[in-house]
Amino acid sequence: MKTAVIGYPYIGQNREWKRITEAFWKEQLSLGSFEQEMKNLRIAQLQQQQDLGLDILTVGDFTYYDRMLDLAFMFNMIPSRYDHLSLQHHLTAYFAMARGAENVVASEMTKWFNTNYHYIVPEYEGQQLALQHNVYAQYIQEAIETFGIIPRVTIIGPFTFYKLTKGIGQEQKQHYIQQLVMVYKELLQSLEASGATSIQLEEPSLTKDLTSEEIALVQHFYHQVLNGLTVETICTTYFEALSDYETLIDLPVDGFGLDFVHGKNENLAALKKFGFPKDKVLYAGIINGRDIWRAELQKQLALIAEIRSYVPFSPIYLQTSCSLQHVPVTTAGEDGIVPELLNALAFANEKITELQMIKGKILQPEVPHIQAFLESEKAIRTLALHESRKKKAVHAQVNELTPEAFKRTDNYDKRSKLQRAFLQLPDYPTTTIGSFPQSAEVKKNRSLWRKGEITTTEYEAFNANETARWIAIQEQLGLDVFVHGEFERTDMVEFFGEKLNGFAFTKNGWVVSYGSRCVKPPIIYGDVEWIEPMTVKEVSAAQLLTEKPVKGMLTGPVTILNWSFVRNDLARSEVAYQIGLALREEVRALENAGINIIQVDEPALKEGMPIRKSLHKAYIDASVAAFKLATSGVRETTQIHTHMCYCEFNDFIDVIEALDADVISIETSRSHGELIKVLKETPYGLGIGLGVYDIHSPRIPTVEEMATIIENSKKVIAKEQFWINPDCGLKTRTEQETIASLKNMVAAKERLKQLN
Ligand code: MET
Ligand SMILES: [Zn+2]
Repeated sequence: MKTAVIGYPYIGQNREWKRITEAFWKEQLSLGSFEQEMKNLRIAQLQQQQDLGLDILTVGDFTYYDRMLDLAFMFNMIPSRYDHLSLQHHLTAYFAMARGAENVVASEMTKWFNTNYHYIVPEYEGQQLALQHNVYAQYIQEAIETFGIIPRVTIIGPFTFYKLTKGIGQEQKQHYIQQLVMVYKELLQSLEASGATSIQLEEPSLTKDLTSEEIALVQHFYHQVLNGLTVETICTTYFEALSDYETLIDLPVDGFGLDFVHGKNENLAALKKFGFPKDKVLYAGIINGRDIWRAELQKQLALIAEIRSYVPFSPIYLQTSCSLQHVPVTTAGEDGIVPELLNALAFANEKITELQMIKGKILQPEVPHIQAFLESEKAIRTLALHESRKKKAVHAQVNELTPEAFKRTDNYDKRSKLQRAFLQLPDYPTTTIGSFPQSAEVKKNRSLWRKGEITTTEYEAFNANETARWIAIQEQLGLDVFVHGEFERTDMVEFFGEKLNGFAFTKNGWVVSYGSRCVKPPIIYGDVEWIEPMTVKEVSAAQLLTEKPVKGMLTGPVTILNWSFVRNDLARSEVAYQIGLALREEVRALENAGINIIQVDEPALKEGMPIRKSLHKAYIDASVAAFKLATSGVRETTQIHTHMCYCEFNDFIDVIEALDADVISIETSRSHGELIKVLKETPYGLGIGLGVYDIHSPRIPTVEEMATIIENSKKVIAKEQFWINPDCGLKTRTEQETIASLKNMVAAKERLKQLN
């Protein structure tokens, strides 16, 4: 029995990776020093894993930006818009693909399955693929030199790479597949030549619902690519159970990795029914790579015993359910957290220790490791019994929910008429999404306050002044519904988490979100409870300054849930209800303070969608219910808005409709044509605000382009439903860009009015 991780967090405990990368980008670090420091980091990370006792060391989990990009780049799958960079150092083109460069836009980035990590989407333009700049050979060499052992190499497998590539035309498909077979083969052969003895091919796409054509393609890839290799190969799946187990388990590999955390029941059922090939090693993912909680070791031992009973003949190795890049490095040093919680946490290093403990216990049951096992159990029990989880009132409220709590008293048709009369909104109202620029001054004010250099009164006075300034700007621009600007917030979830019961925050619990951007998700460990108004002061102060309605601005329950680490002793839906109930209090407080439009943002609703279609309904039902719980306790004249960014509308319109929000604002500036098509086929029944320009770019959109978008959209959206707004919050833009863009937006609307 051996232990392994699928991958280890490369960013480092103190985000060293980020510091090195950004210094290099800013040209504060020479290429030589950059490469040397990155090498030191790689070796330190392997050393750490070895010190923790891990049997198998894995390389290839490290990257300079993103592992999908690494492969695309190594396969020379470089879009032609970067051609002019080909004479420069190869890293210049690599980072241009990642981040864009002067006059060339970056590659598209999108969510890695149902995680918060974003990968770079490979683009196929019919390029001739060929292996270049193979980084893995160096990684293998380094490990051999430093540790005297040959590491396992992990790379993303051909089927997943293929599935995530964009731009493959029907006529190019066969050619692309052929080329991928060729470069993968070349890569694996070169790894073999560099001394590799074991290669893991990560295939999360094999956990999706697969068609028979796709299954045939998987088989084609594996038979072709692995043909003639002698190196050991492992096909590792994660995030869900392997689809079509009966067929795919026979792929010509030497080992198979299955997720016994997220796909546990289905994988177990498949093992039981079909057995496991005698000639393969089973890599059992038994330690959760996505959460931050200590594992219940006895339960995991029982799980392994069950797996063993279905797999009597093959070796079983233990590993994490997926890469540990989704969790922070270590709980060491987190002294700001209540001890009952801290003791129950396991980040990457602690998870590796758990693997070792489990293996130790299996190999030597008579040396029972009593102490460590007992300590672990005690820590879990102590948190389970902690007062933060025993808020009777919260549990009673959730248990006693009746269907009425989830719906508004009138339907949309009726209440929208009441709202129109009450709010006296014009046709095609204009608004923004919530935040205004977080200028250097806004940030400085916050940092002075955090350092204790200014008082809370001074801090708040500055923000209030900023709000007042922006209220005046909004008046001048002639917008119809105002916002206060969110100057008191840096993060949409942290802001609320800090004011609600049940949340904890780490000092160093960073995980990579994309490129060098890391996030520090809050931990929801106790019952979530509203304590006092969180947003009323700022929003009602803004409302006092204007006759126009000011929107209250909240982050929705599903987004708070999806952007946090969540306790595992309650169903997620129950935690979502707790958050929904807490927000319901806040909505009520805003309403009582005279705020008549309240926006509850749900940008993360779509990304939490489970991988398997069979699980979609339960997720959607619970998400919609939590949102409605938060928003349906209002008077009929109070207008509820919601907001989502980059949501592919196509297969999601029903879900959005089910939220029953009076108005949704949604990104359309980049996928505009598509939205029109969808709305033509499936008309949308409620209010909808079109994102008429892309806030992610510093470019000022012209009146003409926005007028065109509005004109086209008018064909599929009734004027009573039609709102006009940018596609997301404006916090990353400058004041000048913001004012110029909004001025044009209002002008585009005026033009439209004249035409009618
Ligand atoms: N209200 C938020 C803002 O304007 C919504 C952001 S969605 C990622 O910044
Ligand atoms: Zn947004």
